[in-house]
Amino acid sequence: MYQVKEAFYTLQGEGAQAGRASVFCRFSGCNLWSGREVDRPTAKCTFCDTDFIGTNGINGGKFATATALAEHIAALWPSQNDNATPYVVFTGGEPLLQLDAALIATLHSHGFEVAVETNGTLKPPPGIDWLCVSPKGSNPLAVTRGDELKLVYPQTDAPPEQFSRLGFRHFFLQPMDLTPLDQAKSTVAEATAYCMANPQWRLSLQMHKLAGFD
Ligand SMILES: C[S@@+](CC[C@H](N)C(=O)[O-])C[C@H]1O[C@@H](n2cnc3c(N)ncnc32)[C@H](O)[C@@H]1O
Ligand SMILES: Nc1nc2[nH]cc(C(=O)O)c2c(=O)[nH]1
Ligand code: SF4
Ligand SMILES: [Mg+2]
Repeated sequence: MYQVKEAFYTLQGEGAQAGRASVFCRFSGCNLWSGREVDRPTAKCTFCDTDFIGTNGINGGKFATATALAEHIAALWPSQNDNATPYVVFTGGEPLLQLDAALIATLHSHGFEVAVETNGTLKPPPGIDWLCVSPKGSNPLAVTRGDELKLVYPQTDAPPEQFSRLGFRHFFLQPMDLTPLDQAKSTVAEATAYCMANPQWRLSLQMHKLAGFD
């Protein structure tokens, strides 16, 4: 049984695939936070910008089989009138609590490329085409290689230097959006300064928030 908070068609807003048409499938639940505001201060991840509780979002629900969820996702891709490869991004919450090899294989059989946004604390199933790891504080990484490492910045207990030698093809700093924390501070300026001083790192702005497309 897969529990999905919401699923929608949009553009990837972050990282090296920013601007690419994508079906987002947001799984319910996370291993680093309950998702309840009362638990935020004591959570293992305290700055989350996402509601991932329950299955009540747009196109959310419970899916008994990989086939049922894959068909639900495939129906959100626009009817094929160009040469683009269909693309699904599994996120959450923490998608590696639920994503398995069977669901990935079924999406491949529907012609999809499969991307994942993970906090990196859980081992991924085989078959993922694009793996984005976003470390959270001092929570130990179970994944030290992949396509992109996208670090929310700044985090006092997760400085970029700690990750710069890992086996990723792309390294991004994403300014921490402080809206969920009711704070105002220019994390964009801080991330920009770090990328200029350390050119291995590129800036990832959350395009969907700037452009307002989800
Ligand atoms: C909501 S998380 C879900 C996937 C997974 N649990 C993770 O943390 O990577 C999706 C992406 O949003 C990023 N993110 C979460 N809260 C953020 C914030 N306040 N500012 C900027 N990025 C944030 C995460 O680091 C991750 O790259
Ligand atoms: N457009 C858009 N791009 C995204 N990239 C990563 C997101 C996420 O929440 O995982 C996200 C999201 O929520 N929306
Ligand atoms: S690990 Fe990801 S989903 Fe979980 S609380 Fe942190 S940012 Fe949110
Ligand atoms: Mg998001």
